[in-house]
Amino acid sequence: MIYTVTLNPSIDYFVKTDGLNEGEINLVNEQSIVAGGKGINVSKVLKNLGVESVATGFVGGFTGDFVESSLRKAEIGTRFIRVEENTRINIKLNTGKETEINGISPAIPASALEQLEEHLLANLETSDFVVLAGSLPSSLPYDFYGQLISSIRKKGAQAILDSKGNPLQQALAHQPFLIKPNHLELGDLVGATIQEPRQAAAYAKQLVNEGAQHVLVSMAGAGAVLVSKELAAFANVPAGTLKNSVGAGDSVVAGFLAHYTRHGNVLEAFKFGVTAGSASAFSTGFCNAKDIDRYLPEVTVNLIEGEEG
Ligand SMILES: Nc1ncnc2c1ncn2[C@@H]1O[C@H](COP(=O)(O)OP(=O)(O)OP(=O)(O)O)[C@@H](O)[C@H]1O
Ligand SMILES: O=P(O)(O)OC[C@@]1(O)O[C@H](CO)[C@@H](O)[C@@H]1O
Repeated sequence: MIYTVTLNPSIDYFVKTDGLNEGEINLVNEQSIVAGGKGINVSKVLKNLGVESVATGFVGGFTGDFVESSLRKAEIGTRFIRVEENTRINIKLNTGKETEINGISPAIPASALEQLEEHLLANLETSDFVVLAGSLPSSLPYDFYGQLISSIRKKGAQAILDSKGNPLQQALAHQPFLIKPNHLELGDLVGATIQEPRQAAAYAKQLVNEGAQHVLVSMAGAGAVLVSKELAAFANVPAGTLKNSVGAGDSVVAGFLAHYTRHGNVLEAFKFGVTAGSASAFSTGFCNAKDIDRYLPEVTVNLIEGEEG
């Protein structure tokens, strides 16, 4: 089974306006209100690709009710822990440029943390993958992802982490199966400005040396890099018009995992993941299998170092 853990979910309020005039009334042309958060998005894309998952994390208040019920409506398995304060609301404003205003996370009591760990670990099997994705609610210790990954690995299961900064740095030593920073997040971590794929590969190698099994660095329209102990590879992205980048990174993770759990080949999963990211970036919602099939022939993976196999 695949479990996705979203410690800090959201309602994403997508709005489209002709522009933004500060200090004035701005009218919305288009809007949509959806359950969000990185792990939840991974579950949604997995569902689109015919792969079952169980979404877990913390939800609270009327906003949390909405998140849980919309996942149920989408027939995605849920096992959320309830907290008292409201799940946050994140505004995704598209004026031609994309602007995000992310809300304040609810407080997470220690009892809820324990409950989450218990529920997650109780039924974990060695063939399971756990996707840990997104920010930590501000009341959680920064090493919480590291702690969770350590417990997941003790159960013999694999963890995938999409996070940044200290929580990511701290988690590396626990040997996550895959991490997916974008080039800016990788740059922050290693204290460098990353402009091109070979540079990204060199810095990603440092994270492999620190414990990550595979590092997938997405570079938006400039392609992506995958680095493991034995190899480094580059994938280009297909041509298309960017419609909405929110959740494109989550689609990369979902695409990678959907392919890897079916076929077990890291480089092919890399190619499929990057294509899924672009297919989502080129649509207003998330990609499905047909979208990916359409763009897959445009994506090529080339080794920068090492041998396939
Ligand atoms: N301009 C683009 N053209 C083609 N593909 C793109 C473009 N922008 C993003 N993508 C796709 O989306 C993936 C993720 O984008 P990015 O590197 O910005 O990661 P991210 O910052 O994690 O994404 P997100 O915007 O979801 O937070 C890329 O690997 C690529 O597949
Ligand atoms: O604040 P975080 O947890 O880092 O990111 C949250 C978020 O921006 O990420 C998703 C897109 O990747 C959105 O659904 C959600 O609003």
